Amino acid sequence: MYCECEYGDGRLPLLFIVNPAAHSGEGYALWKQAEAVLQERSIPYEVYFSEKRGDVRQLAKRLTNVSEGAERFLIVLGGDGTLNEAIQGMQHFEQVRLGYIPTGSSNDLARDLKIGHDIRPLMKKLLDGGTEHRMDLGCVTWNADGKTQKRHFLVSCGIGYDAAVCQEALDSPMKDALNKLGLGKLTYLGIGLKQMLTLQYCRASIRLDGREIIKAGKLLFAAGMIHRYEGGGFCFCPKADDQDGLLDLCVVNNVPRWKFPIIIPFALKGKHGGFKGVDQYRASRIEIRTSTPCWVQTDGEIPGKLDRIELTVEKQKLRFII
Ligand SMILES: Nc1ncnc2c1ncn2[C@@H]1O[C@H](COP(=O)(O)OP(=O)(O)OP(=O)(O)O)[C@@H](O)[C@H]1O
Repeated sequence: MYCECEYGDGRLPLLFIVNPAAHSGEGYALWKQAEAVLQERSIPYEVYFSEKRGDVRQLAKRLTNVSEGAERFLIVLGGDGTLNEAIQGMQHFEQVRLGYIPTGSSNDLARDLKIGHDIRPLMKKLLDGGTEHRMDLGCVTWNADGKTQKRHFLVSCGIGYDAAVCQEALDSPMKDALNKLGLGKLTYLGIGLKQMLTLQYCRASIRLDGREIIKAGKLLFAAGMIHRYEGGGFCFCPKADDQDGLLDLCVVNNVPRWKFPIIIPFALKGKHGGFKGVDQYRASRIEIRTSTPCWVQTDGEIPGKLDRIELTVEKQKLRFII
C-alpha cells in the first residue's frame, strides 16, 4: 500500500483508493486518466494504491475512521470486487460519501446504475459534487469455528453455481491472458459452461423473513440481489431495486442441464423468469441451508464453501455518489 499525496488545503478530503491490478493490470493506466482531470483543475487529493488482496479493505478502514462531525469523500477505482473490499472496511457510513469509477472487467454495479465507463465524464461529474444516491447494503452471515462471520455486498450474494464460476475464474490463468486480448468474457463463458456440465446439484431449504420455506431438490444456485445484474451481465433479478430495503432472490432448481443453453440468452435480458424451475422472490431476510457445503460469492469475492447462510439488508445505508 502506498500513497501519493497532493491534498492539504483543509477542504473536504478527496481520497482515492485505486486497485492498479483491476482489469488485468489496466487499473493504473485508468487511474492516470482520472488523475489528469484532477490536475487540469488543480484539485488537491490523496491517492492510495493497493498492492495485494486485502489492502483495499484496510485502506478503506483507515481512511474512513473519522471523528464525529468530520466528512470524507472516498472514491474507489476498481471492479465490483474492489468496491466489495472497500465496503468491508468502511466505517462511519453516515459521514462518508462514496464515489466509484468502474475499472474492472465485469462491472455489474456500473451496468445497473448506467454510469458508463468513460473516466473523464465520470470524474467531472464526481468533482462537480455528483448526485447522492442512497443505496442498500447487503450482509451475509454464517458460523465458522463457533463464531459469527459476516461480509457485506452491494451487488449480490449467491450460493452454488454462480459462486463456483467466480471461484474458478479468480484462480484462472486464462482470465488474465484473455482480458489482455479484450476477451475476458470468454473466461466466464468457458468456466460457466464447464461448471454447468459438471457441478453437483444439492438439496436446499430457503426461508424468507422467517416464514415461507422453499424446498429445492436439485439446486443449481440461489442469489440474493440488491442490483439486477451479476456474473458480468446476467440480469437474474430484473426487478431488484437498490433502495427498497429488500433483497430479490433468484432460485434455479430442478432444471435439466440440456435446458441451460436455452435459458442463458433469456437471462442476459432478464426474461428467464418464465422457465419452469426459475423462480423469483423478495424478502428482507433470507436463510439458506444446503445439504452439502457450496461455494458462496459476494460481489464476485469468495468467503468460502458454506452450508448455512443468512442474508439481510440495511436500507439505504450507503451515501453513494453518482
Ligand atoms: N494490487 C492488487 N493486486 C492484486 N489483486 C488485488 C490488488 N488490489 C486488489 N486486489 C484484488 O483484486 C480483485 C479485484 O477484482 P475486481 O472485481 O475489482 O477487478 P477485476 O478482476 O478486473 O474485475 P472482475 O472481477 O469484474 O473480472 C479483488 O479480489 C481484490 O481483492
